[in-house]
Amino acid sequence: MQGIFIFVGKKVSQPKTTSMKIAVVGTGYVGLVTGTCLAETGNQVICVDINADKVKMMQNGKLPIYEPGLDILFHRNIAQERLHFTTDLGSAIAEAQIIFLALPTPPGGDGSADLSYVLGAAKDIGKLITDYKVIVTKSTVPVGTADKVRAAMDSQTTVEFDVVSNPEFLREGVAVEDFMKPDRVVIGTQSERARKLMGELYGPYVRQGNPIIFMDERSSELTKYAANSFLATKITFMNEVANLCELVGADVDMVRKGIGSDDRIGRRFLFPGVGYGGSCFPKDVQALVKSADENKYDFKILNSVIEVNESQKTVLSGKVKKYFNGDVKGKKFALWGLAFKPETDDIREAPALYIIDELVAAGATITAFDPEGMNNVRNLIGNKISYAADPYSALHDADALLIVTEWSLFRTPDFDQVAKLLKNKVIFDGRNLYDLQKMIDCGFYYNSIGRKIVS
Ligand SMILES: NC(=O)c1ccc[n+]([C@@H]2O[C@H](COP(=O)([O-])OP(=O)(O)OC[C@H]3O[C@@H](n4cnc5c(N)ncnc54)[C@H](O)[C@@H]3O)[C@@H](O)[C@H]2O)c1
Ligand SMILES: O=c1ccn([C@@H]2O[C@H](COP(=O)(O)OP(=O)(O)O[C@H]3O[C@H](CO)[C@@H](O)[C@H](O)[C@H]3O)[C@@H](O)[C@H]2O)c(=O)[nH]1
Repeated sequence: MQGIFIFVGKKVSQPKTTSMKIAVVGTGYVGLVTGTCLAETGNQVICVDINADKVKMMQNGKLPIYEPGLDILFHRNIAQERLHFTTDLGSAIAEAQIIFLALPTPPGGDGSADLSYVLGAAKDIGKLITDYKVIVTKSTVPVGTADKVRAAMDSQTTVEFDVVSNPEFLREGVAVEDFMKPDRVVIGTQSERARKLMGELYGPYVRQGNPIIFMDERSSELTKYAANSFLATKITFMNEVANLCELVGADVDMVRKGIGSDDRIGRRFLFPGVGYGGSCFPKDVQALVKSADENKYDFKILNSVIEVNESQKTVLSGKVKKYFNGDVKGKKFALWGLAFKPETDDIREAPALYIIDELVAAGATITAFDPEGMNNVRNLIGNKISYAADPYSALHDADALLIVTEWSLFRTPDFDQVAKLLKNKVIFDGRNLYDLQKMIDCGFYYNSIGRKIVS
């Protein structure tokens, strides 16, 4: 049984009996959270990345990403000498019993998952191993990838190894909590030896009765895509309900509460908005459709989800253009929220980027504020927009305020201040943050998603 050693404060001597030696290849959002959280329960973890600047940063005790709660665990496990970073794959895996692949699987040109990072690393690892290892794909990979990883390694080595599928379900913004207390751990393997090691490793994370679900590799690989696609479908369904609400005079917040209270539907992931974004849903829905295509199956519902989500990304900019009679040339907009969701600096497939593109192309100027996402946006699009130091500075003389990400600090602004700073008391809210009556009382024109327009 794996020991749980959670240390706060100074270095203490550790029992050496049960901790495992782990290597994590790829230290992005998933790899770094995985490595840090595995160290937190007493394992010895080495994280390896090809990005030398990133590795240097982490060796110097700096986090390359913003993820709430990660810093405390990161610093504690470095201080306790359980968490290490390197660019050298060979030394990272030399003593590891389990090697996690947390590498990118971006969409290839045709939408299918690009497996070159995963299979390239598998080959490299195959060349380097000298004793039994468990290779775990943490990356989101299509059905059949475990076989491909096995073949890539087999082509390089005669040493014994097992390949396990162990998809990750963490959400950015709450990644540490999701890893430490997962709803479930899915492990795809048919090897008894690997199953035992993986069960021991995850023991400390499922002490509250949350299950480890063992299955074959293919079912495990598909579970990940099915989960993300189902959630993307749920959101998309609500976006369509919201669009219909606007046409028939219903209020989507009421409808959401009305249906969410049915346990069979559930309250979560029913919030309409500006379309789902992020590094996972868009690429994973697309990859599942592609996998289905390759197997001559037309996954109709997911094709519709993709289509609806594309148009949902233009809903807010469409409302803005309509309000200004189709002409936003020379208009100045304040934009609150750039990250694809709150509590992250991740801007991959962020709806804000689409809204910026649409409005800037139509001749508008934008001043944005986001608590964590501005550096990444600045690196991506530079001075295409201006950046404000705080939410209120973005408002100066703007023709309207657009809200795109539901950061907590946008939820209860000083509306007197907002009204004073804006040129027009006009708000377009892509996240339904405010009470309609409050907006009427404050004298705003307020246009949100799936609700009455008030003014
Ligand atoms: N981000 C999430 O919330 C999330 C959640 C669950 C699953 N996933 C999946 O996990 C995988 C990783 O996603 P991510 O968001 O962490 O990606 P990321 O882009 O944040 O990180 C990937 C890291 O891998 C490194 N890398 C690339 N090639 C390498 C190599 N050959 N050797 C060592 N390091 C290498 C990169 O430098 C980078 O640091 C993807 O398959 C993704 O779909 C992501
Ligand atoms: O009711 C909702 C919930 C979410 N979203 C949007 O959906 C996207 C994804 O949100 P979320 O799922 O919270 O964030 P991710 O960090 O992308 O996490 C998803 O993708 C990860 C990567 O695969 C999985 O591990 C997680 O389980 C899965 O929730 C974001 O654009 C959200 O704004 C909505 O529009 N309405």
